[in-house]
Amino acid sequence: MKIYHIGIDHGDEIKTPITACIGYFDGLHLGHQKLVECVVETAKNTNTEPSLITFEPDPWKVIKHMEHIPHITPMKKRMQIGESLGIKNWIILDFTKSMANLSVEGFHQEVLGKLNLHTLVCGYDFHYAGMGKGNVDTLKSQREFEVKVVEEVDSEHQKISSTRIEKLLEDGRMEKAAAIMGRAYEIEGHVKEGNHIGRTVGFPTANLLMDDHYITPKQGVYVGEVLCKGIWYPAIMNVGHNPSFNYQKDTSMEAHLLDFQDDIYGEAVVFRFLSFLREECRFPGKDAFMEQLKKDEQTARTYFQKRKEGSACV
Ligand SMILES: Cc1cc2nc3c(=O)[nH]c(=O)nc-3n(C[C@H](O)[C@H](O)[C@H](O)COP(=O)(O)O)c2cc1C
Ligand SMILES: Nc1ncnc2c1ncn2[C@@H]1O[C@H](COP(=O)(O)OP(=O)(O)OP(=O)(O)O)[C@@H](O)[C@H]1O
Repeated sequence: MKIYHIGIDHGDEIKTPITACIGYFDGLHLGHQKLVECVVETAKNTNTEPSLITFEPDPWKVIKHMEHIPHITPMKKRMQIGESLGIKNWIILDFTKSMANLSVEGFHQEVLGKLNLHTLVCGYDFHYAGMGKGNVDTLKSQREFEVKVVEEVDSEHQKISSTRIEKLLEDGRMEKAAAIMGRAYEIEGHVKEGNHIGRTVGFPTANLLMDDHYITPKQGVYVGEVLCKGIWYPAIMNVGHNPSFNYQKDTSMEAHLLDFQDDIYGEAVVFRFLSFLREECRFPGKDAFMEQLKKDEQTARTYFQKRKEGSACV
């Protein structure tokens, strides 16, 4: 996949005509995937290159001066998913105040006009240009390129959106989030040193140092999987502050990998959150904590057994 950076007064040249969808695409969920499908099909029929146009930094950073905005999928991950869906050109618009304030005509000329667009694919509610004045109608009124509009993709009579998925993750509803994203929620990072308390109670844990700013799932304990050195291991994971005997001011994420003994400090890992098990609680001592973790482990084993058998999960 080729990556292009284009701004108002600079940018790579796109030599071959493209069919592209446009948006931020956090999560690249089933709604977004419908746009990508339309791009791939249209590109095939028009002999153009299937492309995706997005923005960096996150427009909220520029418009609302927000720092460290958490996302469902960082740009790198979005690119990998986009490529797997058939996108050949990933076009990053360098989003600045000037770009944010362009008039509709200005956005057509200064931005879209530079992209060698044959067809632009957008969702029914796409907005652009200063004050969000540009929409599907203003796009259709120009004559430089074709426009295709994708109708609302919903689930349970509600639009599938990045905002909805964020809320589901923050409520611990991982199965529902996965159903409308098209994949389970994952966070990438590296294993950092913890306080080595876990191993003293028979539950060594891999403490996650996130590689990026991700949406923090609801605090509590989860059944999940951890990717390490190319293998997915079943795991039980905790998101919280470890109030019992190892209090952490910032939210910590750690995983106990089942049937796994290796030292993995410093390793690149992916935490995959499958199902919320219970709230994080304060235990009176290590024995009570151990008892609960044994139960969590058993619940997780049952979950994976049922999954293997193809029956409903916990
Ligand atoms: C599956 C799992 C569940 C956990 N549940 C709790 C909990 O309910 N309450 C709590 O205070 N800490 C909980 N923890 C965090 C432990 O307190 C923490 O793993 C322990 O202090 C070891 O930390 P260390 O790896 O930094 O040494 C849990 C950890 C795991 C892996
Ligand atoms: N459920 C959906 N059905 C059809 N089009 C969608 C859907 N969700 C997003 N789109 C379209 O995908 C493009 C990218 O959308 P955007 O990145 O704003 O995602 P979003 O999920 O709507 O995000 P947010 O929740 O932040 O509004 C836009 O053209 C938008 O109209």
